[in-house]
Amino acid sequence: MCSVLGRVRTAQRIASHTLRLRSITEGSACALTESRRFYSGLNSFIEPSRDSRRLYCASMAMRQGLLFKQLFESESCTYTYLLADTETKDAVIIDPVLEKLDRDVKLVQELGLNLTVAVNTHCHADHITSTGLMKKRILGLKSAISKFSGASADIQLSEGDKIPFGKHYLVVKETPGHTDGCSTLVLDDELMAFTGDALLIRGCGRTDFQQGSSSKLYDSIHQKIFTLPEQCLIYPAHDYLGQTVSTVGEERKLNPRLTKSKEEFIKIMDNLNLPKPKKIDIAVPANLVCGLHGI
Ligand SMILES: N[C@@H](CCC(=O)N[C@@H](CSS)C(=O)NCC(=O)O)C(=O)O
Repeated sequence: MCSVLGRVRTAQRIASHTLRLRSITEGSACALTESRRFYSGLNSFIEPSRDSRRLYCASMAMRQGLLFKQLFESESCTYTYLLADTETKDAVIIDPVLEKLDRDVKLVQELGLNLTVAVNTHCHADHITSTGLMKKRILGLKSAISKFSGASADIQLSEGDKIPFGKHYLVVKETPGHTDGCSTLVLDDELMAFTGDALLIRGCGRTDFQQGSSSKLYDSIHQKIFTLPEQCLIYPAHDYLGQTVSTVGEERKLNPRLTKSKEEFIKIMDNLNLPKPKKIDIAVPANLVCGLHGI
């Protein structure tokens, strides 16, 4: 594996691993929460949550030096994730949405974070990414996306690449099927996975456009995501029902599409008959150039 920024602090990571493993596992009760309110995590909730389990999870992560925020954009039902090292303040953002650029930049500034990488899990078809404009607002920020996405970005990601932030890092797993350039980003200790549109909670990404292949998606999920530890938290790029988080164990047991044989899965995907995303004709060309096209 190679580090895309080349500055992972291995010794610190190993020292913190055991504690983090325990705390996030204990906190995995948060996987049961279901709420339309977005989760801002840690000690500040932009919309107050009554669910103390979620606060507990985030507090545990923070105690172990990981700041984690799950943010929501309600038009496209997209989750954006902000992760940071609480000591060094180095941070990464995953799948930021154009309409929420001000919110995300403000949050990064309020928290005093050094945001180094804005990564898209794939070339989205339903909304425009903010990475291009975010780079203009945050000095030194680099954009990243899979080299198979066909999109331009500062960092072209491949299987096994590491995206470091302080003593933490995300590992890139190529999970094609929804598109050819879909990545799942796995936290160094394999206790959080950001699955983009590959694996959704009790669902998965559609496979009927943008090089979609249900056969590839089935293999990606079974080989790259379902092989992660059972307690690994699953954070998707979208949810349309108000669900916020799941686990590998839950999805392996309960996902109505992925618990089927490959043949049955392909049939299900062939018969979804979903309407085309409303913004597909503007989103795809824009996202090929970090969202800057036509702005
Ligand atoms: N109605 C939305 C688009 C909804 C949609 O198609 N979602 C995609 C992910 S974004 S390309 C998907 O894969 N859905 C899978 C599913 O089973 O729902 C819009 O118009 O934007």
